[in-house]
Amino acid sequence: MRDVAKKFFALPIEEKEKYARAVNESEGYGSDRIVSEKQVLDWLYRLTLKVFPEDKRRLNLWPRDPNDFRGTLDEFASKIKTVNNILFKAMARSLDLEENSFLNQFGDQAMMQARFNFYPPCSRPDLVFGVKPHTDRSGLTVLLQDGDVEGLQILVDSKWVRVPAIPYALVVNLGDQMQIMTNGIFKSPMHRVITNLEKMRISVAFFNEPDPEREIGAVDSLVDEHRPRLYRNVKNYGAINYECYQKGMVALDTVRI
Ligand SMILES: O=C(O)CCC(=O)C(=O)O
Ligand SMILES: [Fe+2]
Repeated sequence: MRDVAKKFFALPIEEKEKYARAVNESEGYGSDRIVSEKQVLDWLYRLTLKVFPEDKRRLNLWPRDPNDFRGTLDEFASKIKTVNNILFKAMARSLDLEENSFLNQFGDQAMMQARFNFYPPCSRPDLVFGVKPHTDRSGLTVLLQDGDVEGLQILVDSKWVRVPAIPYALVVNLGDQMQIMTNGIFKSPMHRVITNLEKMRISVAFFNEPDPEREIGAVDSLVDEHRPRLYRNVKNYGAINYECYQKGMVALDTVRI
């Protein structure tokens, strides 16, 4: 997977532009969609592709070059889906819930987006982030980091802690929608990516989200008089999270009761 990502980003600009993101869309190749005049751009290029539901794939945006890109993504994403389902069931059991409590909220039209991130070397790493501090919009993010260049940091007790690059490891990160569904028991951690003076970095993130048309909310048995409902039920939370991110707001605060 890393290999095809690297080959894609190494293509000439004209070739990558064939898959360019349209102005008001999030899928395709390019940099951030602009939603605010005050927006500070992240130091990266990304290719975003919807992988599931399968019938929503926009294959015209899936690179043909390298020629094993599509097959590799399809196979890797299917395996990630299997891992997700195991994790969702395990997380439900760990809270003494029926094992499909989260999966049912994701629905059979659950969405998975693959995001290929390419961070070029940056001459002023003190001035710009690869990705600004944020929490993920997803339920669960599975991240294949660069095999040797670090950059990801997580906020733990008000300190930024580096996430080591481990060649064959996947990083699993909970997103905001899981925090909503667990009524705040599982936390969606703040994280950021710093830039690097000399080295480029590549990562591939798989964002797993409930069907945006479905309303999600805290699992009933996680709400009681000791633990009142923290967040209102929401639909299409991904859009709320993106707008807030670009405006420097904390998305979960906007849906807090
Ligand atoms: O590149 C990384 O390691 C993480 C990227 C990330 O946090 C994101 O795309 O949401
Ligand atoms: Fe993230």
